[in-house]
Formats: sequence, structure tokens, C-alpha cells
Amino acid sequence: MKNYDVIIIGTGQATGTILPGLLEEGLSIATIESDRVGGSCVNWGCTPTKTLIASSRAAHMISRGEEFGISPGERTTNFSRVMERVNGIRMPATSGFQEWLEESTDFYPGEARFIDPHTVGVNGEQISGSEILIHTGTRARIPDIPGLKDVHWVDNKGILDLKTLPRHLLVLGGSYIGVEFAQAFRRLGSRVTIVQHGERLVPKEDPDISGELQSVLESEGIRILTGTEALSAAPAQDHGLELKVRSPSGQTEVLSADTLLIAVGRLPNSDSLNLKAAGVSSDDRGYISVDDSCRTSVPHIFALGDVNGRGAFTHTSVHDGQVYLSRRAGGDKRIGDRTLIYALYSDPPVARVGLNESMARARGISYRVAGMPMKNIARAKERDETSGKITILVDPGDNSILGATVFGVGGDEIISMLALAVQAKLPYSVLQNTVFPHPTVAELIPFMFDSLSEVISP
Ligand SMILES: Cc1cc2nc3c(=O)[nH]c(=O)nc-3n(C[C@H](O)[C@H](O)[C@H](O)COP(=O)(O)OP(=O)(O)OC[C@H]3O[C@@H](n4cnc5c(N)ncnc54)[C@H](O)[C@@H]3O)c2cc1C
Ligand SMILES: NC(=O)c1ccc[n+]([C@@H]2O[C@H](COP(=O)([O-])OP(=O)(O)OC[C@H]3O[C@@H](n4cnc5c(N)ncnc54)[C@H](O)[C@@H]3O)[C@@H](O)[C@H]2O)c1
Repeated sequence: MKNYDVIIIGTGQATGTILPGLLEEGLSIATIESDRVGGSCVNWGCTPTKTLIASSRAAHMISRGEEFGISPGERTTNFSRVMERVNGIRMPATSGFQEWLEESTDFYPGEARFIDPHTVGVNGEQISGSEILIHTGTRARIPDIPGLKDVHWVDNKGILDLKTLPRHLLVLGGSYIGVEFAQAFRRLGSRVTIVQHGERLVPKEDPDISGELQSVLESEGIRILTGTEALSAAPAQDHGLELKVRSPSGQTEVLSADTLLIAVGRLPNSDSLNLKAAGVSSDDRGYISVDDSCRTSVPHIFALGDVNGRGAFTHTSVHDGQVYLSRRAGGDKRIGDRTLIYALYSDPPVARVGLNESMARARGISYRVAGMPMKNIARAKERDETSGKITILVDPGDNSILGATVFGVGGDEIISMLALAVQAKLPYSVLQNTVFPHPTVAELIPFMFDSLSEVISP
């Protein structure tokens, strides 16, 4: 049996972060991957969705041409060209990575499974490791809906294999994945209906954000059914499918479509690892329990990325890699020290750092709040993209920024500046006294603090 200093199971987003450090230490490393190297982000997540969204934005701006005094002529979507572009960007992103893994580690293509705390089986072979890193990510959760097994549905992977633009795309789930795909396909020309079980879209955001995002999507022609339960699915005579749903008032309706996207949350890829044999603990949903340095219940086994349930983004997975390396080097980076930050790449995007009002209330935290609608911001008016608002929460005690939501044009970039303020615990007066360039969306942030609310207590 071959012995390694480190075995890495799954080649998600932290792999590229940790590998140079491990190689520098001169360690022997095995990497195991059951699918395409690089994991969800480059193959089936961030990269393809944001590339698709870029095409859909181009389509959207062409259809708005007349508003800007441009007559673009008739707009058509060449869907195979759109997907060629998506594949042309995502595929090469992993081939160089695969070569690097093959050159610098013993690369095992296959599914890993624990035999005992130090031994892993892959393709009938057994290898052992002094340290083992579980980095296996998540997959789409498929709900238990009667008849679903009899119809053709796609998840975030399958949707990238579509050869023709859906005539009617039904999207089950109205959160990050559902909203991004729904808007992209609507703008490319599909009819789109979102069936959201929760009472509003993107339920982790404040209700005003969910409401305005819903208005934006509806204004583009997307039908949104919130608080709606999918009761059953069945094949339709025209090779499509029918989904029976029940509205909050109890009324049932049968929705017909040619394509069904399932985007109702994720499941950790921990069930096939035989964690019991290694003694690794997980929670009731299968997320592997870790301490602030990514260490599992077994001291020489670590879990990095989405599978540990402490983050669900590429940047949190990469940060887990930095935390792991820091511990090896005797440093003190901790998962618990990072600030929540992400962007939903709707157009306009919804970007958030730290607390929003709902979270502050739920946690019993007092705050002051400042808000600015995008329609008051010159840059947004000039671009004629005035949906959304900026909301910033301030700690009434030390005047630091507790969190911010930037829903509006440029929000996905502006949020990083606010993240710096949160991470550094800067008093808001530092932002207030900084001069930003005109015309930008950010330029009004310093002025927002002039109208901070009184203290809001939960
Ligand atoms: C549609 C979509 C859009 C997204 N957009 C964004 C975005 O814009 N921004 C953002 O920050 N995040 C986004 N995410 C989330 C992001 O993709 C993940 O958070 C990120 O990839 C981190 O995952 P990871 O590194 O933990 O694991 P993954 O990237 O999921 O990698 C895990 C790897 O482990 C392999 N594996 C699993 N089980 C085994 C096994 N038993 N043996 C061997 N190998 C195994 C898998 O095949 C996979 O390659 C998106 C996700 C989706 C689905
Ligand atoms: N821009 C980004 O960073 C980005 C983009 C896409 C995905 N992601 C990552 O992927 C993860 C998963 O996203 P997601 O949108 O699949 O899941 P989610 O867990 O965020 O939301 C799932 C939604 O589906 C709804 N739902 C649950 N069961 C349902 C059912 N049977 N029928 C209809 N609706 C149902 C829920 O009400 C909920 O709003 C996110 O946590 C995020 O980390 C990130």
C-alpha cells in the first residue's frame, strides 16, 4: 500500500490554494477526484453561470437599445453560440489544473471511500495518509416530489448540456441558483416561471430586497409563484412535462414546460465517503463538523470548503485553504474570523457583507441604519439602471459598520470596499470623510451617514 503525507479527496476550490504550500514543504501528496478537476465553481457553478449571464446581459441591452437612442435591428439568440462561449471559458480553466495535479501529485481519478482513519480506497486500490483532507463539496438536492423520477429534469450541471433554448423553463427554487438562471434564460428568450416554496425570493435577504428583486424579474416577464408547493410531476404528451403546484390560497394549477431546473438547495458530498470507518462526525444533514481550523472530530482529518457547512462560496472554500495552511505554519487564521460576504449575480446584483436588518433583529443586536435608493444616484440614472438600494448598518456603540447590502448596479464590486470597513472595524466616520470619484455609485456612500436612523432595538 502506498503511503502519503497528505491525501486530498476532491479537488475543489481550496486545492489550488493549498497545493503550492504543501509542495514547498516537500510532502508526498495524493489527490483523488471522481469527476472533472476543479469542482463546481469552474465546471458547473460560478464560471459557467457568470459567462451565461454576460451573454444574457448583452441580449438585454440590445433589446433596450431604443431607450438609449440606438436602433439595433432584430435581436436573435444563437443558443449554440452562447453555450460554445460558456464551454470555451469553463473547459480550458480545468485542463491546465489537471496537468498540474498529474505532474505534482499522484492523481487518482475515482471515488474515494474511507477504509479506516488512515486508509482510503479508490478504484479497488488502497492508499494511506498521515493527514487526510476531505474537500468534496456539495451537489444539488433533489426534492421528493411524486412523479419527478418519470420526467426529464436538469440541475445546475445538466442545464449546461442543453442543446436548444428552452421554450418554457420552469425553475424550482427561488434563491441564488434559481434566480441567476431564471433571469439569464428569460433574457435569452425563454419563457420562465419560478416556483418558490418559501414565501419570498432570496429569503436570506431583507424583505424589501426580495420584494424589489421580484419586481425587477417580473418587469422582465418572469412569472414568480411564491409560497407555492410542487405537488407532483408527470410527462406531457409533447415530450415536455407537467408540474402540479398549489398556491398559498390552496388553489392548484398545472404548469406545462419543456425544461425543469431544480435549484432547491444543496447536499454535502459526504454520504459516499464511509465516514463511519474513519470516525469522522457530521451533522444531521451530512455536513462534516470542524473546528475553526477545519479540523474534524479525528485530529489528522480535515474538511475544507462547502462540505464543512461553514461557507458555501468559492471565496470561503479558498479561505478554508488559507486557514489550513496557516495552521500548518503555526499561524492563527481562523474560519470564525471571516466576515460573511457574497453577491447574487442577478442584474442588478444583490451584494451583501455582514449583517442585514433581519439578521440583526434575529440575533438581538441593536443598530442604526442608513439607506439610499439607487434612483437618487447620478451614475445609476445615467445608465438608466435605477432599481435597488444601498443599506448600511452601524453599531450604535463603537460606530463601526455592522453590515451592508448593495442591491444595484455595481453592487458586486462596491461591496468589497464595505467589507474592508467591516473587517477592520472602521468607524463610519472614516468612510464619511473619504472622497470618492464622481460619477460612481459609491460616491454617495459618505453622504448616507448624514441621515443615520435613531437606534433600532430588537
Ligand atoms: C450554479 C452555481 C453557481 C455558483 N455561483 C457562485 C458564485 O458566483 N460565487 C461563489 O462564490 N460561489 C458560487 N457557487 C458556489 C461555489 O461553486 C462553491 O461554493 C465552490 O465551488 C466551493 O466548493 P468546494 O471547493 O467546497 O467544492 P467543489 O468545488 O464542489 O469540489 C468538490 C470536488 O470533490 C469531488 N468529489 C466529491 N466526492 C468525491 C469523492 N468521494 N471522491 C473524490 N472526489 C469527490 C467533486 O467531484 C468535486 O470536483 C455556485 C454554485 C453553483 C452550483
Ligand atoms: N452568486 C453566488 O455566490 C451563488 C450563486 C449560485 C449558488 N450559490 C451557492 O449555491 C448554494 C445553493 O443555492 P440554491 O439557490 O440552490 O439554494 P438555497 O438553499 O439558497 O435556496 C433554496 C430555495 O429553494 C426553495 N425550495 C426548497 N424546496 C423547494 C421545493 N420543493 N420547491 C420549490 N422551492 C423550494 C427554498 O425556499 C429556498 O429559497 C447557495 O447557498 C450559494 O452558496 C452561490
